[in-house]
Amino acid sequence: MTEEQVKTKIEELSTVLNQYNYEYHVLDKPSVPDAEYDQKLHELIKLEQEYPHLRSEDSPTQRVGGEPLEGFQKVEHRTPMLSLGNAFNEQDLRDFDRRVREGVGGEVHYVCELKIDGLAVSLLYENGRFIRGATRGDGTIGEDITNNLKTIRSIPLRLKQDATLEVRGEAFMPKASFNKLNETREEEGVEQFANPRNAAAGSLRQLDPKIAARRNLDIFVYGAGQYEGKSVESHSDSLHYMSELGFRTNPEWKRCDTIEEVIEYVEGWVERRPDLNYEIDGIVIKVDSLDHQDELGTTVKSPRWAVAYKFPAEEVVT
Ligand SMILES: NC(=O)c1cnc(N)c2cc(Br)sc12
Repeated sequence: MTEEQVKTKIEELSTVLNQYNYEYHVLDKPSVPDAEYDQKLHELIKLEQEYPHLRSEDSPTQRVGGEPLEGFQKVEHRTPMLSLGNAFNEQDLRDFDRRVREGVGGEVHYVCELKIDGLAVSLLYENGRFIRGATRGDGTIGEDITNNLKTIRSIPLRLKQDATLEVRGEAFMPKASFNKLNETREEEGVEQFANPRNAAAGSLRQLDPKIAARRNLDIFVYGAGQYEGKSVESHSDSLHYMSELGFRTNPEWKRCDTIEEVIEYVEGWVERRPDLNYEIDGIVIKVDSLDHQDELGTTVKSPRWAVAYKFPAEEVVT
């Protein structure tokens, strides 16, 4: 093959492998047997070994790349990662709703989402390629954990469109992975993690990506800090758009026309919480219209257009 033909073959294999990865890890619906994925990945690894100058940073072969780091670089988020004000009961939710309707001078619609109990991260893409991932840190300055985030299979290395945007999400460890990890740690006489959030945070703060790669982490993407060239009117539109780009968004979100519907959604999930295979610590309620969000703005640390309803801490069954 000429070098041009090799380049084309590498592009074709990368595109197919990214699609297989998306079907398996984002849609949970693989269209080919694992052996087909492994065969194509092996073919790509061989080609990149033979033509190392044709291997790209975001190749599917680079999921678990990089040597252990000495430490994490600091990175500044393009837009601050805000924290959320809390609501603890129905009256708090009704107070939030009243403040919001007074603020916009009329009726509003909400979007309710499960509040994933993990580690908030920010993912930066340029022209559809995953460039950098960082922890929330203090909301303005986080730590560069790109190599560890690349090991999370549901994080696309290439988007389905050449979009330039920064998205936010919650990296987490599924309950089953957490239980299995702690069993192994107990057998090895190593201190166990207290909960899946600590396990996820501890895994993403490993300096060696090979350790993070073994921890079976996952992510739900829930917000876009900045996207260029796409007109999005509402938070629900942005969830659809992020899903179109190839991100894993949480399927349980719901658009609610009134605070009554929000309260009903919250009460429903208090019951259904144990059925999930990941931990949540509440429900996030956001005003859906982005114009309304802009009108309401933010306080120093949190948006006026969103609130986190916090579940009471689960009794620890010993
Ligand atoms: N869906 C969401 O907006 C969401 C889900 N899970 C979380 N832990 C958080 C945290 C912030 Br801040 S927003 C958010």
